[in-house]
Amino acid sequence: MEPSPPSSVIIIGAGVSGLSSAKVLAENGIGDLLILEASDRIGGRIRKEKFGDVSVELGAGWIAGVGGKESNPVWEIAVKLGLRTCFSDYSNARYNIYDRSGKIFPSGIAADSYKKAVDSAIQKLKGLESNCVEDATNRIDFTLTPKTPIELAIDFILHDFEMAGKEFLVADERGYEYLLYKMAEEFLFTSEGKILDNRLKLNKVVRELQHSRNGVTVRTEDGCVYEADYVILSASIGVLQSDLISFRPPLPRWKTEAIEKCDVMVYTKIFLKFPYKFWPCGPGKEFFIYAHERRGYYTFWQHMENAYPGSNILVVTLTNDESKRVESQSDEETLKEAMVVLRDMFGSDIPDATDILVPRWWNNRFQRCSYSNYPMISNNQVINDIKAPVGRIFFTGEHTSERFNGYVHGGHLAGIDTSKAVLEEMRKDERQKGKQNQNFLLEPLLALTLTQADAVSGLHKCDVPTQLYLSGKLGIPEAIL
Ligand SMILES: Cc1cc2nc3c(=O)[nH]c(=O)nc-3n(C[C@H](O)[C@H](O)[C@H](O)COP(=O)(O)OP(=O)(O)OC[C@H]3O[C@@H](n4cnc5c(N)ncnc54)[C@H](O)[C@@H]3O)c2cc1C
Repeated sequence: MEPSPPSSVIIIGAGVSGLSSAKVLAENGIGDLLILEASDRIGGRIRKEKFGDVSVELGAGWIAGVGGKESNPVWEIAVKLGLRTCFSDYSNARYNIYDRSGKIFPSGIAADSYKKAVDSAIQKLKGLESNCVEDATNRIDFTLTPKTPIELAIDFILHDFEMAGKEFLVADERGYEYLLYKMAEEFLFTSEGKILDNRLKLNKVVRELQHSRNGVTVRTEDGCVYEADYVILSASIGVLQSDLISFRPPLPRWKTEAIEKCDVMVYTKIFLKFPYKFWPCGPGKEFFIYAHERRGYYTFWQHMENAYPGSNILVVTLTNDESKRVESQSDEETLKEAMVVLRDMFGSDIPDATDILVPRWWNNRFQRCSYSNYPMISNNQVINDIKAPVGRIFFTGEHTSERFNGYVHGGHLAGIDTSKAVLEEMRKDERQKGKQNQNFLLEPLLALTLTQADAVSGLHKCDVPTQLYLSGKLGIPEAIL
């Protein structure tokens, strides 16, 4: 297949990090960029879908870390665009813990279990901080290890959920992804809400990156070949750990080792639609917990009445092994399991769900995870290595954000940082080329006025650095030297 004209930069992936990278490049005059996206849409892990009569967020749902010391740029964009959001108050969830017979645990027991889980987490952290496994093990007070269903449930909430600062749930029919369309609109040609710019190519699955000191050749699954001076790769850490993209020459060992060291988190929100609501609503009731002897078994629930009143939708969140298990079975089986759990909590006469939606992030070969999960106390070297460019290939995405990995704003900020680094490299290239061109311009002038032998001696007189001859950059035949 005919190669396309070369681009200055190819961005692989049109999620938040890829699009924010592309936007910064475009704002800095890089017009000949190209975005290659494997799926048939932009947004990546920000994705809405119609369920019942409303839009639900299969991927990122919350704008996190709002109201902290630093402002969250994604929150600022959301406010500017008038995205509808609801504050999520998780603080009461621990007082809505149901046992398998539908009784709510008394608040005293819940508070004790919560305190125990927090103490255990602090103890683990101290052990890790001391950076000594033996010491960490010696310090562990095994009476704090979660054992009972309520302890397991609280341990799950504390460890498998990242709740950072104030969180606002996006509850807007246009979806969280509306932010990305608006971002794209600022630098890509759009009409009637559709992106029509041929610098964005959808359904282009990148399978190979061949790189050298002069540039990168990108090959896609459909046999297309694209050339660029630089590549920004925004595929998730799960994709980097898979064999979807191969590198020629292969990535160095320090890079592949760092990629392998990063844990991936699978996080699955299962949506269930009911003919009417049978769960308590009102202040402090949005989140509720199911305590089961199997950790993480349909533990964390949310009703969507605050986001979409009258929608009659419940959401239950599963993670890691439970997510993978549910992804591999039919939705009917999952629905049956969820109904048993709900009947445990609310009695046998509740109605069956009329619809279910189970996203499959783990089995999506363009994701292979929900987000990166660095250990709480982690050596910055791993993240620095994951982020570091290899030749002309630059890495971006939420997993390259030192401070906000796992979050949409982490992806957004990472995209900006990466494109700034690429722009810096391009400037260096330009300066280098500028020097070469100056020397090149001298050549015809000299040819007109001097013989070649004179030219050499003349150049020596002009004091052109000798290494330029030696590298052949003046175009003077080596024989003369
Ligand atoms: C279920 C779930 C819940 C979440 N909840 C929240 C939340 O509440 N708040 C929050 O802030 N964050 C949340 N996150 C995390 C957030 O969604 C991500 O951090 C962020 O969207 C990642 O953006 P990104 O650009 O780094 O990656 P992505 O969005 O994954 O973008 C990468 C793009 O690259 C494409 N791609 C991959 N491989 C190739 C290839 N070979 N060729 C071409 N293209 C390729 C992919 O299709 C994708 O579009 C959640 C994520 C999930 C999945």
